[in-house]
Amino acid sequence: MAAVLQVLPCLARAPLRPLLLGGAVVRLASGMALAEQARQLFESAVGAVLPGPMLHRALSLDPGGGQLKVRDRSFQLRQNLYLVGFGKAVLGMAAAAEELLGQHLVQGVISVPKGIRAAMEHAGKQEMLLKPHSCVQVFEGAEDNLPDRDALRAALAIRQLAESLTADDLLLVLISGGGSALLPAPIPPVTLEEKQTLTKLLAARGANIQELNTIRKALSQLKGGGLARAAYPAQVVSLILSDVVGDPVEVIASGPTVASVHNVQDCLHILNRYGLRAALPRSVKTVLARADSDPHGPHTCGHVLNVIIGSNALALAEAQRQAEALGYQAVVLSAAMQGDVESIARFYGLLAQVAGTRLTLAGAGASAEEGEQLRELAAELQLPDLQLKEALEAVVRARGPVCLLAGGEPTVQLQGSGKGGRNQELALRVGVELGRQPLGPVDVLFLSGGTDGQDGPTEAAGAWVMPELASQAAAEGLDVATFLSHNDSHTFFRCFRGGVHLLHTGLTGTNVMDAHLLFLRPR
Ligand SMILES: Nc1ncnc2c1ncn2[C@@H]1O[C@H](COP(=O)(O)OP(=O)(O)OP(=O)(O)O)[C@@H](O)[C@H]1O
Ligand SMILES: O=C(O)[C@H](O)CO
Repeated sequence: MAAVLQVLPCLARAPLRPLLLGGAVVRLASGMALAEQARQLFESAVGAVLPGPMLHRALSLDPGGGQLKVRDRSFQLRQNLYLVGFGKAVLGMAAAAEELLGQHLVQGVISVPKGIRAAMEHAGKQEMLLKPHSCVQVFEGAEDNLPDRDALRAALAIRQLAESLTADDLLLVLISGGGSALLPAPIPPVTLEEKQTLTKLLAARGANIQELNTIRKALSQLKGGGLARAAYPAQVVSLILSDVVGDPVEVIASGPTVASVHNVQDCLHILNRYGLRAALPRSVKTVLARADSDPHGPHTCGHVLNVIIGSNALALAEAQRQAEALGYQAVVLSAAMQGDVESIARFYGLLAQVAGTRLTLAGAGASAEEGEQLRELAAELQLPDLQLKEALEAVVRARGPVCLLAGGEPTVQLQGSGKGGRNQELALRVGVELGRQPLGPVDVLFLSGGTDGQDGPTEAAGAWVMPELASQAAAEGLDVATFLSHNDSHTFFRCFRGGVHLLHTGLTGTNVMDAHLLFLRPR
């Protein structure tokens, strides 16, 4: 989610209609274009990880209201329930928690992005807002996803609340992506500015989120289990919306309720790797030198229950169910798509070739060669959970429309000064790949969207493409390669066919990275 919070009207939800209208004959439901189905499946993925549905799945009150159930654990409620939260999706999560548990909540503090309340109000998303006289105090901060004074004030209020709790209390912690920047509490003598500079430098030099958050944890009072320690001896239940591939609780928002397993050596390795060790401020050196002899010792978190309540995999599973209801053979390929956007685009291009050929049983020879290239590229991308073989077997069985789903977060190495986001850039690149060779008698569509509804600093969530993209663009006088060389995918999609290929959802109030949908429909 970029800094500018803008909300566009949500797509009207048309009812999902099945493609299979009896027997083995597959045909399109009347008037429902492939693109519209793609949008609807994307929305169903997002719908599964919206705050309301997630909180309802994770929490329940017993009929008497005296016990809170979280998974298979029960907690006694007796005016002892407190709430804290930090992250881009936490306003809606807190609103859903208040709706469910309102009469039991004693006090709360949350740290959310600047402008989010106004944006949600403007969009008429009442369900994402706390009640007028809520006992949950809201701090807005971390402009541009960087820790700032406002976020620091929020972090201190959260720490104060946690430290005031007793063994009779229960602290509900709501966590989502962006939580690291919204919960800065540097260990003195490290200053907020020093932490901000170091974080920016690491990110700019290509540190991944695991590396970045290892450093953040080492320099923070609340990350890496610090919040759990502040709340001890209260019981702590953390409800976590994952924006990191693989859902590692110790990485998401820098794991404030998860004991950190990293030591100073890990930090020094990372700082060395990015050429930052020599130029470290004295304060950072002091804190790192002290860390291994921390009198508190490693944090233990036996009083904490950490629960992932929303993830990319959950969102994809819902879209898969909906695709099946529409008559598609649907397979989730991976919820861990990571790597350079160009390689991932080539992967989807090849996948469409191979799957298209198998689906229409045309040109088995060509398919073998491309199949080999596809496997090689998949191996290069090192996607841990990739279900490529299963997907291709399903395609052969399908003899009808196929939907391949994936999610994750590709990387864009910015070279130009254009306007775009990783989803629009991926879609544009896939459009080019799809047009490289004729795909046979099959309609193909690819959609990529950010589940938060905002792709980079643009007002779109993503875009969808078909194999005709490059030739149609050329006919309109648009040279795709030029737009790509400037990372100007958003400008391209705004011009191309009057902007109809852009995916607009408005801010969704959730964030489980991106969703990629590839549709193949034999003609
Ligand atoms: N012109 C551009 N073209 C392509 N990608 C871009 C462009 N400008 C920014 N990006 C990418 O957009 C991303 C930042 O956007 P965004 O805020 O949506 O992502 P994020 O920081 O990962 O947050 P979130 O997890 O909320 O999506 C970065 O990955 C950046 O590389
Ligand atoms: O806040 C953070 O650390 C990132 O969004 C990953 O969760």
